[in-house]
Amino acid sequence: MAMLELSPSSSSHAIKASTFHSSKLSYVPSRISHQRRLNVRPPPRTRHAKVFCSVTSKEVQAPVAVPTEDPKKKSECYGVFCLTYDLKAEEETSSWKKLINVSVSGAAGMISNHLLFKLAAGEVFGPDQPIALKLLGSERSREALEGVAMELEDSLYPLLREVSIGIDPYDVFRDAEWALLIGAKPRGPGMERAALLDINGQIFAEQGKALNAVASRNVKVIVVGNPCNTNALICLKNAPNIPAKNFHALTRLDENRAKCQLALKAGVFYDKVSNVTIWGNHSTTQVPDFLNAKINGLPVKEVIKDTKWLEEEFTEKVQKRGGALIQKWGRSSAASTAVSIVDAIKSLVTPTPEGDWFSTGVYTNGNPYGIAEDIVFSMPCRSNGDGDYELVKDVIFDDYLWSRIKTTEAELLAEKKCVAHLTGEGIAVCDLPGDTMLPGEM
Ligand SMILES: NC(=O)C1=CN([C@@H]2O[C@H](COP(=O)(O)OP(=O)(O)OC[C@H]3O[C@@H](n4cnc5c(N)ncnc54)[C@H](OP(=O)(O)O)[C@@H]3O)[C@@H](O)[C@H]2O)C=CC1
Ligand SMILES: O=C([O-])CC(=O)C(=O)O
Repeated sequence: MAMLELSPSSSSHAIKASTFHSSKLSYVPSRISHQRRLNVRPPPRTRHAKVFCSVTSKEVQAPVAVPTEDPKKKSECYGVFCLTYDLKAEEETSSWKKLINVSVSGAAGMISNHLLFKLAAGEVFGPDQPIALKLLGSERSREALEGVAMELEDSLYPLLREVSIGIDPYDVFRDAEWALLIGAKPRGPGMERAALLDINGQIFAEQGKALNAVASRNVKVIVVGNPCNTNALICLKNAPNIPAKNFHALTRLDENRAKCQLALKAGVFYDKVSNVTIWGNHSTTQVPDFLNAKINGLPVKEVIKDTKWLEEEFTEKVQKRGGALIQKWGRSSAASTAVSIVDAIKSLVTPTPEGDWFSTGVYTNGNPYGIAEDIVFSMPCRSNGDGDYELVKDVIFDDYLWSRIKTTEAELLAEKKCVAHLTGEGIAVCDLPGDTMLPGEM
């Protein structure tokens, strides 16, 4: 796989070409300095794009044959992203940060089709942050992944310095600083939730192992593929060398949906709604918290006095918003999910506004609320913008809120028992309390 590493610390702002492999050849590490795009020919746009590199003959040893495992499984740079650049020649890049590696699974799916272009445009990590996108697919999606990479090429994003595609997570997750785990099998008609937990759980167990083996030790992982809380739990249990705190299940879409409904009811624009927590599971048992939420800085209950609406209509609307959308649109939320992934990442890489917080599904060990330990549960968090977060302590509970939290907690504890075989905790026993639904199911 071709690796381009920006080295802003060096005086030349040159790019290093590190060891890389095509399916047959291996080049030793070499340094490129003060070159424009020289000696480069775009590789053919085939499944096994060959790697070309703008280095002089002095800097490259003769290619040596290296044994490869399964060349089909190797991720490879794609098209124009196999070229090398001289950043010194591009003055505007001189203040750029060091390149970061972002791995995305389910990269040929609907959500990714929105998300990848936001990442590449700098909407997520900022206009001075070059990125490498590493796209994970499967045999099913090989051709489609190439199509995605072609669209990324044609978009001419200056910050997008590298795109590689592959089907082996051990390859695609190498050195990942962010892993956005979107790919998962959708629940089909007549499929039991327990079966979905098992099928998708296997995917997340394997991906957890791969992250453990090859990702950055401080990788931040956002699990989107459903059932995302329990998938995130499986993933972190299979990655013991990565802090459990670094794993998130995406509940930001639910938070955004709740803000929209509160704004509509109060007749304000949604930027006036803050402090909204989604507690628990990304399922129809989730709890959108209107007790701690604020509108124009006032408690929601002082602005919306219709408690029945809050407890019944509002809560159910947020819980089932995904299903309502599927009925209209014929498929599950993709664009708004991508937006919420952007929001979730930005909440971790920018300081949280004073007094506010955001929701994310995180590991419960050490939580100050009394929620059961050892599950992934959506809770209110703040960040100082370094990628880490802390749980918010000053929240209040009443009987209504706490009883709802216990229901979603019970569901997650039951889901955990269903996947014991995937978390290293023995034999799975699956007895779910009712067959609760994903937000997208009716
Ligand atoms: N947490 C949240 O807020 C939300 C979560 N979701 C969830 O996100 C996930 C992705 O949604 P979306 O992008 O719309 O879905 P798509 O169906 O468009 O894409 C899903 C991708 O999952 C991959 N996949 C992995 N394993 C399987 C399998 N066994 N069978 C079929 N496909 C598989 C496929 O990629 P490949 O062929 O490359 O493996 C496919 O491209 C779903 O699980 C969905 O429920 C959706 C909305 C909100
Ligand atoms: O159920 C689904 O696949 C879609 C989903 O999570 C949502 O819309 O919140």
